[in-house]
Amino acid sequence: MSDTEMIGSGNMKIDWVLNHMPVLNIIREQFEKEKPLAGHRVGMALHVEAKTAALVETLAIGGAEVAIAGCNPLSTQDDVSLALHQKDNIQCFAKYDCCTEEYYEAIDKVLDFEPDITIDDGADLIFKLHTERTDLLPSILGGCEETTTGIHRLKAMERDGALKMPVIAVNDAMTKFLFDNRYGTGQSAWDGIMRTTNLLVAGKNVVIGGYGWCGKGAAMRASGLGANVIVTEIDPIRALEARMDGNSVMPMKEAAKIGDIFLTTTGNRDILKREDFEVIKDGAILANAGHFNVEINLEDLTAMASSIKTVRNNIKEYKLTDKRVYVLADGRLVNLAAGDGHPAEVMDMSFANQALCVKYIAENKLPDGVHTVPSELDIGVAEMKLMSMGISIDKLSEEQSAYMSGWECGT
Ligand SMILES: NC(=O)c1ccc[n+]([C@@H]2O[C@H](COP(=O)([O-])OP(=O)(O)OC[C@H]3O[C@@H](n4cnc5c(N)ncnc54)[C@H](O)[C@@H]3O)[C@@H](O)[C@H]2O)c1
Ligand SMILES: N[C@@H](CCSC[C@H]1O[C@@H](n2cnc3c(=O)[nH]cnc32)[C@H](O)[C@@H]1O)C(=O)O
Repeated sequence: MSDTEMIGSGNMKIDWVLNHMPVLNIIREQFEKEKPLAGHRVGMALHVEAKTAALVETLAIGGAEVAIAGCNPLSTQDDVSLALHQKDNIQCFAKYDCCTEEYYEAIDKVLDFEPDITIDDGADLIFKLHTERTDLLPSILGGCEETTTGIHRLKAMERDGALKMPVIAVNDAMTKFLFDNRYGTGQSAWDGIMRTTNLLVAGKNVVIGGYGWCGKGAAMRASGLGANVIVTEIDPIRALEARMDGNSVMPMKEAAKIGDIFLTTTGNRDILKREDFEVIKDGAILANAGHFNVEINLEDLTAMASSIKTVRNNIKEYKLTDKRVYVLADGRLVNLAAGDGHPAEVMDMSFANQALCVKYIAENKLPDGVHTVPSELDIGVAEMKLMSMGISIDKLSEEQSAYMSGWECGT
């Protein structure tokens, strides 16, 4: 494709999702009128695809200058990246299939742009700011973090007294994790697995590693597709929940013997490792929807393999002594590296929170540390979403309000 065709293709993708992101559109209209980000420079590291482009445009419409890098070496869509880079007040440095060096070069370019507000997905920008680029910290007003793992990293920095800027934990907004992590991952991880393998899910033993918000969504949709779902957990409460939702629960070393498709969603490392590969069935398919590329231990698998070859786009075959094991998208997020990411209607809420939190940082001086999304913003996003869906709900009457806040009434 020529550059002109790439830009055309990227812009078509952006227009399509924008038509399905009503809450972000309401915010765009407000930003257009009020220009709340005038004079601000927003530096971002997110998955560069169409819904993210819609967020970037919203921030630019709000008056900001924006520079963006990717947050995963395999999730950038180059046509969208190029289309974004052509737009006023936007620079995009993301590239698909970049090596680690190129990945961090792009992050550095975003920091060279000297942002005063950051948006991260996994905290790579903030990590760099606190290690090699500390000279930039004094001019940072604050940042936003998109995902669970990023928040774990930031809270660990806060515990160690290392976090030197305020960050809003956007992931922890209810209008984010209850929908994005659960319904978004539930749908898009299976979309990625199915379009990549072109295989049937019905009748298979599907093993879901972790029963957090992503795991619940992934298990729910696997069950709907007709799979026999097995969950592995380390948390007794979540294991119980998984069982009572109708799944089997067992340790991975047992699940490894019977699973046909494995999907990790823990945010932890080594969920599938040597001892599991030793007992895993011939033909097993391994995918990750958690984070980075450490949930499936590829070093173990590589060491055990007599050959490794690509057998279809985004599928690598590892030949072990007595079997073949298939890894999707190099163990990186299967929904983004082998698919188009979450549905637009879900990212609508996640990115509405991002846009509103960037505005909040621009308008409020926050102390260093990890902050929750102000509940009025979170509830506001839910109200706008319901309105856009044509759904109205009941209101408490005065009597109900008084009853709910009183203690005098008994049996
Ligand atoms: N693919 C995507 O688009 C997408 C979307 C949202 C979040 N994420 C990422 O997915 C990961 C999970 O996010 P979440 O919001 O579901 O987190 P969560 O904290 O709600 O759930 C993680 C679960 O994994 C379990 N777990 C941890 N170590 C385990 C182990 N060794 N074996 C089995 N279970 C284990 C935890 O007990 C927990 O229940 C994070 O890395 C997050 O950043 C990815
Ligand atoms: N950057 C790390 C961390 C996990 S990304 C997980 C985040 O991706 C976000 N996400 C999922 N789908 C999309 C999408 O289509 N566009 C942009 N972000 C997305 C989602 O909000 C979630 O919190 C990595 O790549 O491994």
